[in-house]
Amino acid sequence: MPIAAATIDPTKGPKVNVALIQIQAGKEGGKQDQIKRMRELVLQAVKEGNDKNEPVHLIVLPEMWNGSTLHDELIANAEPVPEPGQAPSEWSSKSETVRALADAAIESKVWIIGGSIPEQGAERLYNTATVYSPEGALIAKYRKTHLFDLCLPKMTYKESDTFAPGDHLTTFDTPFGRFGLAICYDLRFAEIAILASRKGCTAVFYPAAFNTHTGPLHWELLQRGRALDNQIYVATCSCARDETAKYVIYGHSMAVSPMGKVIATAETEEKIVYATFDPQHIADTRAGIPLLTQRRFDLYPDILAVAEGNAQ
Ligand SMILES: NC(=O)CCC(=O)C(=O)O
Repeated sequence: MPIAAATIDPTKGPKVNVALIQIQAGKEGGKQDQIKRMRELVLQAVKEGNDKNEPVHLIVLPEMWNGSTLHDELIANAEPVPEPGQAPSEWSSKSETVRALADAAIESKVWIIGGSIPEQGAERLYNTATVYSPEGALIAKYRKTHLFDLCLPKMTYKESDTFAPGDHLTTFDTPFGRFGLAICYDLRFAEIAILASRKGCTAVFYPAAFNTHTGPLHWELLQRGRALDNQIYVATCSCARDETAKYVIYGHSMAVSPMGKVIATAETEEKIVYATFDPQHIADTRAGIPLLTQRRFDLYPDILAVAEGNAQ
């Protein structure tokens, strides 16, 4: 069945300046130091944007930035994550990272995608990303839906030993457009970006912590593919690399244009990456290469039915 046409138009509206904060995670000071450093980097991004006369509208943090990716530390760092719309006065006193992100949004007067943190759910833990308005309201929450269970000759990782998967996808609306939100390994599942683009998103953001085995071949390729196929912006925000860690994170936070061009990127060290999303560029890309209107939904059967052997 065709996906409903977008009600929000990503080819119109203001340009959006984003800052991707490639923070170093997993340091000895633990969660408290990470929260402190997060605030410093958020304020630095806002200041640098203002100094360049390109005020930052939206700041992004990486996956699991408030501690390390070690199983025991993920469990120790887990905290309750409130539901969007819940008043801050009702948030648990244990939700310290959530509260710090909301405070950082208020102090810096920008939108913040708070990367992901370990969420203590009612029965299980989740890998959960959150979004805050400049007023500190929790606008959206996304629990990673595809868990990173990889078994390669040189590396194995089983995220499902720690977390349960989420059960729905997330987009959120701002005064400067609609955006998709997913986490790291989710980037490998093209459907998320396809749906986000059909729902009128300007970009999909992926807080991430990719690994150094698959990163060199897949990281940039996946992002450019997602952007090019859907003629949207794609941005990833990774933690910085620590070569001494048990799980070495790839780094290379990146923003990619609707034409599939890398418009901004980092290397492996702690860094803030700046990029501007221009609705006119989405419009020009779609006018020149009319993928969205040429799509032949009449030829694409129900994928689930095919996978289950019930259609050709
Ligand atoms: N944290 C993750 O989901 C890592 C994904 C990854 O490294 C991959 O190769 O996929």
